Amino acid sequence: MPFAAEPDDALEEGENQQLLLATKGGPALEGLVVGSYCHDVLIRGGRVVGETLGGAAAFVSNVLDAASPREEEQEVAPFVVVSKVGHDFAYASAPAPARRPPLRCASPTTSFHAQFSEAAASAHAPDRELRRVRPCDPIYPADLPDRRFAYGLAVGVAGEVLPETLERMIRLCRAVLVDAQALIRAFDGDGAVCHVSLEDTPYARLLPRVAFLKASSEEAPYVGVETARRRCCVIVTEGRDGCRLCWDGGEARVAPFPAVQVDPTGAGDSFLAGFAAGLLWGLSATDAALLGNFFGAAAVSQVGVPTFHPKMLQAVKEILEDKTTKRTSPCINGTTFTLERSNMHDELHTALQEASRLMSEQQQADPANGNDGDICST
Ligand SMILES: Nc1ncnc2c1ncn2[C@@H]1O[C@H](COP(=O)(O)OP(=O)(O)O)[C@@H](O)[C@H]1O
Ligand SMILES: O=P([O-])([O-])O[C@@H]1[C@@H](O)[C@H](O)[C@@H](O)[C@H](O)[C@@H]1O
Repeated sequence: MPFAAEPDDALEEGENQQLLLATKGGPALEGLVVGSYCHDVLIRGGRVVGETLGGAAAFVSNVLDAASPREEEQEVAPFVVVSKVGHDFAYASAPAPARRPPLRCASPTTSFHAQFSEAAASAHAPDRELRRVRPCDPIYPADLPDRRFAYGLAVGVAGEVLPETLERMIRLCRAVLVDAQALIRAFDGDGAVCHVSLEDTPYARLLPRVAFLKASSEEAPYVGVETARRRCCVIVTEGRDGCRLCWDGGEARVAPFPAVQVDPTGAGDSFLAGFAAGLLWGLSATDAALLGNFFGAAAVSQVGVPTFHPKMLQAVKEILEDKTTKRTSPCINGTTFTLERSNMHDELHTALQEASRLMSEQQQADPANGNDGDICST
């Protein structure tokens, strides 16, 4: 069972039964995603080349809906999104916000300008410069539903997940996964995204109560991986090179999936959601990171929030149904997870590679999803 009650927040026996995580055939359990939808404007060579729905919550919802285990009769995956937008929000009818509508507030929707470089990006170098041109209101603890959740994802993009909001999530959720971009982003006078050291933020003291912290290789130096891995499991994503997991006493590298990158936006978000879905299926963290890499690769293959072909999703579901088994787990931060790769890790990678081939075929058959919209190359 991957998730168990936190020792400082123990539940009554009956409640514990209800909160046991669904692996195969178990009761579906609810997740809590906290972070705002936003407007993304993609710019290349001084020209606007795309305007899309953004915000980690949009990419995360898309992948959780596609890949979480759920009962046949459930139309959507069991999770709620707490997000804030203004009355100018342009994507209320897009699938993610339509399914899980954001809270409305008086300030405008968060908006980012992503400036893509003319030079080809290397695997680890930043391929875009982000500027927050408008911030929406923060998400306060009182905005969160007052009930227990099996898991939580803290996925702010513009500083909207306040330290007290993350603390409330930790109290409500049996395991919390955090994207470092929610914690260490700062914005200069012009709105340009820069980073502060995690250790210097009020979030640092919460790390021992977080299960997984995901950072991109650009963010990793600000997270301080060697310190953070003693408090929780840290996952560093490395673009087309895949990712590595570091925990107290071990580490693992997880191979990527091939992709033709047309827009890097949302790769990290989609990774984190794929990883969370993998844990929900009962995979070890290192095996779940394969599902993270799979959905990260899927995200870069399309502009904006990607559409997944039903055949590809069916193939992924069959693979997961075939490969997942319940196993006993070691304890991390009072929440139990298996971290190491299992002996079917390579088989799972090979099987998912087959599914990723289906994804490339889909793109070739539907050029609207493919290189026609490429904003990465001239
Ligand atoms: N060009 C690519 N080819 C294949 N997979 C990719 C590519 N870019 C990103 N990914 C996948 O998405 C994950 C997150 O991407 P990364 O660029 O590291 O994060 P971020 O979007 O936060 O900068 C990577 O770990 C990898 O699995
Ligand atoms: O690309 P990624 O790092 O996974 O996540 C992105 C954020 O960094 C960005 O601020 C936001 O505007 C995008 O919509 C997306 O959420």
